[in-house]
Amino acid sequence: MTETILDIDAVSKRFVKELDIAERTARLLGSSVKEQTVHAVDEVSLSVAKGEVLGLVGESGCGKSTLGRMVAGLMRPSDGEIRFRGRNIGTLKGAEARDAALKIQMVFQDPMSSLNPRLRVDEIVGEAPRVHGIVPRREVTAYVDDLLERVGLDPSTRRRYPHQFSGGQRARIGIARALAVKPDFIVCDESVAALDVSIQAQILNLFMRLREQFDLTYLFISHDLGVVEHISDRIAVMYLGRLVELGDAEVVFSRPNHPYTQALVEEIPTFETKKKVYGAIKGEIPSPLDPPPGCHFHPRCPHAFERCRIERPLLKEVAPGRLSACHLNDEASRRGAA
Ligand SMILES: Nc1ncnc2c1ncn2[C@@H]1O[C@H](COP(=O)(O)OP(=O)(O)OP(=O)(O)O)[C@@H](O)[C@H]1O
Repeated sequence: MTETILDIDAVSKRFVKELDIAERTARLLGSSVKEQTVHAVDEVSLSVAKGEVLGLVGESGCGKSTLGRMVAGLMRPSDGEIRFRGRNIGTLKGAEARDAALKIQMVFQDPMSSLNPRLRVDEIVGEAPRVHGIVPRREVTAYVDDLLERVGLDPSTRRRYPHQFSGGQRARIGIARALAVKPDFIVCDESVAALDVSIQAQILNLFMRLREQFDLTYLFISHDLGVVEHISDRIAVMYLGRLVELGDAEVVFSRPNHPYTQALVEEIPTFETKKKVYGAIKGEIPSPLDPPPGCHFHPRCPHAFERCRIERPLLKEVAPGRLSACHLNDEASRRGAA
């Protein structure tokens, strides 16, 4: 039996869009200006098993980061709950809330902006374990050196500042900082997006090695399918705030069910045989302020029919462990049964 470590249960996040200058002026002049709401995440449910790598993909603005931030406790859901080891992280208090916050860490895209430029590496990595009493004070230096080594940095660099490192090395510092509080779960939000392809591969290998060494579970967020394809056990696909497909990575890539996933994983033929290149999907992403009714993907879907324009498709099991939110599956099973 695989143990579930994280449950995302019917989680939504809505943001009220800030008014632009014209709207603020109109309001000051007495006109009524309607507040607009962005449904950044719309009733998403999924579970993550201990030790797995769940890749979360989708085009820009589909709500990946918002979901990741809620999982890491940096933002509260508008509705629904997130349970870590069975406990709703939104209702924990005191030491329990602190422990959950430490056990779920986030590694961000841009290490330069997420690392304090005025702190030395030993301070960046050693601060949280010292403050939270994770290691005794006198052992912090040795603890930091060990972590630096584990992420592939020479401990002799401990007194340097972030700007004295390359992009790849800074990514390693960000990873060491996350590891320093002994997390069980790491949300990687576009953690390798800012790096060159060869460095990306090194950092992805490092993530996989660390998973073994520290018994970690990852939610790996990326808009780049090439990045998640090889490291993920399962893939979750989001479109305009909704989860549209979930399944084993290999199956999702080789036999995508949802027309959105099919468009997403379509490869562009290249002369370079080894490298896969994924293309952009045709048609514009609709505004999240005014998403299309029914299936959000219907205006871009080559198979859309009447029902898709009216009714939201629910995420249903289409094969064991395989979920998809597409009315075509109902049509297919209806035809199969007839
Ligand atoms: N603090 C906020 N206030 C208002 N709207 C927000 C806020 N944060 C995110 N959004 C909106 O919510 C939607 C989802 O954003 P999010 O950053 O989660 O998407 P994403 O899939 O991670 O995209 P990207 O890869 O471009 O960051 C977008 O329309 C975004 O503009």
